[in-house]
Amino acid sequence: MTTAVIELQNVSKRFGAQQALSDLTMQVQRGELLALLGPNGAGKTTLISLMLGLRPTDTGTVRLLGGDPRQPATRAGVGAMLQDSDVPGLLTVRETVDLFRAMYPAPLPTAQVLRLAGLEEVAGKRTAQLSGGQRRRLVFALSIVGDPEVLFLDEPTTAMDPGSRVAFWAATQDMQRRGRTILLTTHHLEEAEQVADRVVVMDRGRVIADGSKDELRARAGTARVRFLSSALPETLRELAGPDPLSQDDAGRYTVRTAAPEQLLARLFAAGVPLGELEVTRASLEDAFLSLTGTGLRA
Ligand SMILES: Nc1ncnc2c1ncn2[C@@H]1O[C@H](COP(=O)(O)OP(=O)(O)OP(=O)(O)O)[C@@H](O)[C@H]1O
Repeated sequence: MTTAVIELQNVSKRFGAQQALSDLTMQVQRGELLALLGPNGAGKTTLISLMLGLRPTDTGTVRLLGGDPRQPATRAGVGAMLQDSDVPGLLTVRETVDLFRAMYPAPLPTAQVLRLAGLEEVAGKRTAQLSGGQRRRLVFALSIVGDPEVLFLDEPTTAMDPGSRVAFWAATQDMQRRGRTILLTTHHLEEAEQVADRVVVMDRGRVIADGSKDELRARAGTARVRFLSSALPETLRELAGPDPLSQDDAGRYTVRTAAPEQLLARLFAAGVPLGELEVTRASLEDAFLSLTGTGLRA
């Protein structure tokens, strides 16, 4: 049986004239790793702040671990790595971790936290001397130190180099394997694609898609066929049938299609000259673009 660890019922939030969230209802089940995606201003950070009880809702209810997110008893089971989280500079990494451990009833061992966050080599350094990426890893360490039931990660890998990202996602998946629930936002769709079980796409304060990665990809067509061709655009359009055909500035054609084999068979049968042929599975980015009509990094 699944259990909801986060439940939102008809939640709305407005900042002045700006409707940040509109009548949002959703649940997150225990053990899920859910990626929350959406263009800038979609309402992701506002949603997380309501889930954490950092702001009140205007209307609607939020329940976290079955309770009120503002209650201390609920907060003990929650870890969060927010966009603007930072640490004081005077203590060493290890001292900072130990300080935070003291606040939780059943913290993870210091050595495990340092290892999971990839901070063993800098454990003796003052935090003011850390690089931007190392500081982000320390913020992650502090978010998991209490061994939380639910972990919120708001754009966690910002400022991390590629090696740190890989290690970071391995640590996150380690948490999930131990039954923890993780909700993350990221602007790196390929990361969401690698780690998330479920993807929720938001736009203008609403949920516009919610499902597994495969379900979302299916909404973008299942494949992208790219090629160069000297054939007339009209001929290509006819052969593509109902599937959308576009051409980029370099003259390369792209067809998004659920049936790439049939498309290629038609192109070959028609004797159309093809160059630099490439067939790729639709990505989460394709799904995102077709859902929101905008790029995440726009
Ligand atoms: N404290 C605030 N005061 C006024 N408006 C706000 C405040 N916080 C958020 N907003 C507005 O609410 C909307 C949602 O913002 P939010 O930060 O939740 O989006 P987001 O999806 O997290 O965006 P990003 O990807 O840029 O982090 C935006 O229009 C934003 O301008």
